[in-house]
Amino acid sequence: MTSVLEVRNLSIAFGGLRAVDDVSFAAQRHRITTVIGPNGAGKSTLFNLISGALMPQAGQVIVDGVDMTDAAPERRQAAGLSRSFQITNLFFELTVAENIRLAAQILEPASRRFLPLRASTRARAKTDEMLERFELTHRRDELAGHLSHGDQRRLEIAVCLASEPKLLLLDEPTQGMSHGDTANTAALVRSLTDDVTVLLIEHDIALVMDLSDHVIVMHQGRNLADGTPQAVRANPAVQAAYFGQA
Ligand SMILES: Nc1ncnc2c1ncn2[C@@H]1O[C@H](COP(=O)(O)OP(=O)(O)OP(=O)(O)O)[C@@H](O)[C@H]1O
Repeated sequence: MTSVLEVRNLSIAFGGLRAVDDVSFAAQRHRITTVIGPNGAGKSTLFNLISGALMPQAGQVIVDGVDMTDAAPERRQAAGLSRSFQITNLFFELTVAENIRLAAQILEPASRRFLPLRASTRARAKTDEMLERFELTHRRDELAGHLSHGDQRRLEIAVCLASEPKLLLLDEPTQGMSHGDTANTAALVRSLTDDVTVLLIEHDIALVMDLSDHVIVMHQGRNLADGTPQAVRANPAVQAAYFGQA
């Protein structure tokens, strides 16, 4: 099994607070790796370090074998990394299809990227594929801002996938969703591993246990435990630090 992401001894402190403290792990290709931990454990900061929104004070971020530690977010994207945010990150005043097509435009050869829409054949085909796969075809001409919360979160994942990334970082994709929407999103995330490697932050423990191949437990900036859902759940240190509070 090969890893698409390798994080080695990653650290960042804000003042005296070690938000991410010597964290190492690998995300295996076509698997779902989930980062869990109490509020303030350092999960979002870890995602910021991986996506390039923050630069680490120590350690390395390797994407598909290439050291991306010093790379800007755009270079990481070009290397196949895509990220969704805890707070919905769509163009609300554009339609559902337009949101996807903007992301898919990167699939066009550079010489065609700024040609009129009708010439963007790959981007248009990818948009139709994503709309169908995410069951949004009937909403394609609606403004993204008019969708339900659940549909917006789904559209956000479709936007992330439209650029055909290797590694998808999803920050709480089910946050604020109804029970039904959560179950649908879980099924969707599971289906994504045919195409991509998924790194997830998720608070819903039942979902984490059901969905993940590999779980990383963060606590006070450190990697407290790392393993299969079953192994992590049985770990006494994890039970004391995390499940005891759940
Ligand atoms: N830019 C920043 N400046 C100062 N402190 C920060 C900054 N970003 C995060 N922190 C602090 O770092 C710690 C880790 O925060 P982080 O948001 O990564 O935790 P988290 O595990 O994602 O929490 P949550 O589950 O609540 O989203 C927290 O104590 C937070 O207050």
